[in-house]
Formats: sequence, C-alpha cells, structure tokens
Amino acid sequence: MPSTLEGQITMEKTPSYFVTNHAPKRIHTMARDIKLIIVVRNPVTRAISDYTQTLSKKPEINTFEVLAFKNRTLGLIDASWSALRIGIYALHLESWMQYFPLSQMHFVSGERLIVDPAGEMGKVQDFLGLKRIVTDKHFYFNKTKGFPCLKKPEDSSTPRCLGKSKGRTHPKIDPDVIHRLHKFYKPFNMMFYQMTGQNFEWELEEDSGSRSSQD
Ligand SMILES: Nc1ncnc2c1ncn2[C@@H]1O[C@H](COP(=O)(O)OS(=O)(=O)O)[C@@H](OP(=O)(O)O)[C@H]1O
Repeated sequence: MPSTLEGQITMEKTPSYFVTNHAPKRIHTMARDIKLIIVVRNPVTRAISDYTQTLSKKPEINTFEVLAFKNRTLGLIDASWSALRIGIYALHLESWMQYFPLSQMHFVSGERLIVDPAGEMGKVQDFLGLKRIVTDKHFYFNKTKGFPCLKKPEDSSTPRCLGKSKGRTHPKIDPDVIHRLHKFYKPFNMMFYQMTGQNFEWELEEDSGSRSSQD
C-alpha cells in the first residue's frame, strides 16, 4: 500500500480478497485499523454475472445450468463452482469477523447502488468519515447504458460510464434452476443478514420472479 499523508486516505479495490482464505489475517497484520467496504448483490444474479463474464472470454464453456449442478436430477448444487461459492457471503464474512469488528466494515447493496448511487455513496462517505461531496448532482441515468453514470469526473469535462464489460446482457437461465439457486442461498442469506444487521431483501426478487412446479 502506498504511504498516506495527513488528510489523505488510501483506497484499494480487489474484488477477490473477500473470498481469499489468507486475506483477512494478512490484511490485519498489515493494517488492523483498515476500513473494509464490501459490495454485495443477490448471489443468484452475481453468479449469472460471473458466468456471463467467463462466457465472454471462453465461449466454449458449458451452460450455466450444467455448471450449477453436481447432479441435476437429484437437485445437488455444485457449491464448489466459484461462481456459486463466492455468493455464500456468510461463509466468507465469518473469516473476516475473526480479525475485524463489524464497525470497521461497510456493506453496499449492489442493487441500491444502481437505483440510488448517490444514496449509497453518501453512506460510504459517512463510513469513511468524509464530508458528503459526492451527491445526486454527480450522477445521471444513461438510457443507452441502462445504468447511472458520472456527469463530469474531476479530470475530464465529459460524462463517464463504466466500460462495456459492466452491465452486459445476461443469458436467459432456466427459471427452475434460478428457483433452486434461490432456495440454496436462502439460509446463507438469512445468516448474512443476521451477521451484518442489514436485510438486503434478495428473497423479494425470487417472490416477484417466476416459480417452478417441481419443489
Ligand atoms: N453504473 C453502473 N454501470 C455499469 N454497471 C454497474 C453500475 N452500477 C452497478 N453495476 C453493476 O456492476 C456489475 C459489474 O461489477 P463487478 O463487481 O462484476 O466488477 S468487477 O469485475 O468485479 O470489477 C455489473 O454486473 P453485470 O450487469 O452482470 O455486468 C452491473 O450490474
């Protein structure tokens, strides 16, 4: 990590740390007072997003439906598939909680980040003890991209959206598989809500989505 001068904060972004076994211990050894920001979204959508990213690089991979199961007839989910394992947030959080108190962690809802970026950024700034500089006036909704974008970043006079690899169209997944995954994640999600004291309401998405007759 680079040195930080008085009045500065250093930030580092590495998505894979959250699920890396030795990361909590090593980061604690490096900087025990560090503040951790974790962005989470519905683990089912996260898995599909993860798969979509891999598919864009390796079009020959199996379908999502095939990769998601050890045995589809028995309904046995393959929780060792990284796209699915990463979404077991409670499991990963447990490792972090062995080293860091919850007061040093802040959880951002990936869903809220899209519908209310300024609101989520407001909470992030509060958590970091910063003045609320980034507000509603910094964002606009880009209809073509289908996501919020920055009106005018500091170093440029033009608006800026995230790149092409963010916000890709997801492939259509068998609704029965989606339903089974929601069922698989439910107890882990409940545990996660309890651990964080935050209800991310991912079950509401399943309730408003399609249902299968085979339960
Ligand atoms: N403003 C804005 N623009 C574009 N995309 C947005 C935005 N806010 C959130 N998202 C969601 O971010 C998802 C990609 O983030 P990742 O965490 O996968 O990025 S990273 O690869 O780990 O860096 C990406 O997931 P996909 O939709 O599956 O591509 C988006 O849903």
